[in-house]
Amino acid sequence: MALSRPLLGCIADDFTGGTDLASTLVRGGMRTVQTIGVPAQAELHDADAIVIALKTRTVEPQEAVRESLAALEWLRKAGCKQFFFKYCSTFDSTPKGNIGPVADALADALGVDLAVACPAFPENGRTIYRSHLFVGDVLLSESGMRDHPLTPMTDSNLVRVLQSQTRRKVGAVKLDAVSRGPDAIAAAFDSLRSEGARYAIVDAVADRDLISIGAALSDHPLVTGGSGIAMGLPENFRRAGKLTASVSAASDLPNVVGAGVILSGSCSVATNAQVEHWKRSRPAFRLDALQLAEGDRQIEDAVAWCAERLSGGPVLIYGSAAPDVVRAAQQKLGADVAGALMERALATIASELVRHHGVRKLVVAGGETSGSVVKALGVCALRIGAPIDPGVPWTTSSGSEPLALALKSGNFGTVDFFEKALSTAP
Ligand SMILES: Nc1ncnc2c1ncn2[C@@H]1O[C@H](COP(=O)(O)OP(=O)(O)OP(=O)(O)O)[C@@H](O)[C@H]1O
Ligand SMILES: O=C(O)[C@@H](O)C(=O)CO
Repeated sequence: MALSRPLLGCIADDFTGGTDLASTLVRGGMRTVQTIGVPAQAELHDADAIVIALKTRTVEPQEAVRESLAALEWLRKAGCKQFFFKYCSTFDSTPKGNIGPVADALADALGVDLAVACPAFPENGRTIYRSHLFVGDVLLSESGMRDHPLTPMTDSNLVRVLQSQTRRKVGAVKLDAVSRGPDAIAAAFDSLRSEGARYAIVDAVADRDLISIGAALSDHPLVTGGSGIAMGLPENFRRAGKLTASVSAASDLPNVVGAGVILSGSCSVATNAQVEHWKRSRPAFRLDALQLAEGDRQIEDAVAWCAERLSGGPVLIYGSAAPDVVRAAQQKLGADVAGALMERALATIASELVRHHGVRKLVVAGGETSGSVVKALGVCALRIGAPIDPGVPWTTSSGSEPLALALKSGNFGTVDFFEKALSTAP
């Protein structure tokens, strides 16, 4: 039987962002496969959407563009007709990019005149009003994101942030138009086009706004944003008679047997609270960036420590730390080196535990961290299951002996996320 062609081709700039988007699409009834990097083979088993997860959020802009264009090329060959560039709901980027440069390259390759840029995700507290991004009750620049180890966000005005990363004109669609529904939104896109704008930062404060924006995007070849803006897309395909799978069939996962660990490299406010919550009653091992700079001793100690305890239940290994601790390590080592040391340590520990100590279920906190861990485990593709919390589903790796993986975006999840994840593992 011939494979059905995928409808939506997505490129995510990090791995947790990929699973977040894939989870939204699965909830909308699209059978979704997430691949780790550009797949080696030309086709994948039946899927309505394919999410190619890259690790391009903080690499040099030219490298991010090169990898994103390679992913686009693969998705086009696979038959996708609409494309999605997924970045963080907190617009994580540096003054060099990579949101602007990657979006520019994708828009050029697809001949797109206007693309939306909308990271809103109200279910997780990210709302946009008058182009300003809020995280919960505060502006982005006043949230924990101002202290992010790699992409500190100090400006909440997304028109200004995106404009600093692109030569294309950035305009705005205000909530006034969004709340009037899809036709008013489409009309607002037309007026932006006539003013020469090539990007539209679109306000959204509730799911109903995202559904309306989604409906107005049915003929947009390129959509850019967080996973929230994908909420309205499955319905466009369904209305066109192209989507048939039931929502439940889209999220079935195989059973996985084995020990569980949590690896946390995120230093976000939410993850730090989740780590503290876990430590109150369960075993945890802290990694220190300064000690990791001295050699691999701490990695060996962590593996031995886990091996002794895994038969008693899941354990946590974490680099997650408060902003002052992270700053001290960064001042001594440089932010890139400190981050890379921690990522390498967590990735090495993960692969040792899987290879030699029976670990099959891994909860990983942090996008960059997840990228490093999943690459070290040699995972090529993920099936997406039901959400543990909004934006974080359980997944299983492809192949005959799947691993269960929950890749948690730094800021997502309730305070008891780690416990909840392991008690609902497939
Ligand atoms: N103690 C530490 N000192 C310095 N850097 C650290 C420390 N602990 C973790 N890091 C680094 O901080 C970075 C955190 O980024 P990561 O993307 O993993 O988390 P996040 O940004 O909170 O998650 P997300 O991208 O999903 O929002 C990683 O590069 C990690 O290695
Ligand atoms: O959009 C988000 O916040 C997440 O999916 C993410 O990208 C975190 O890395």
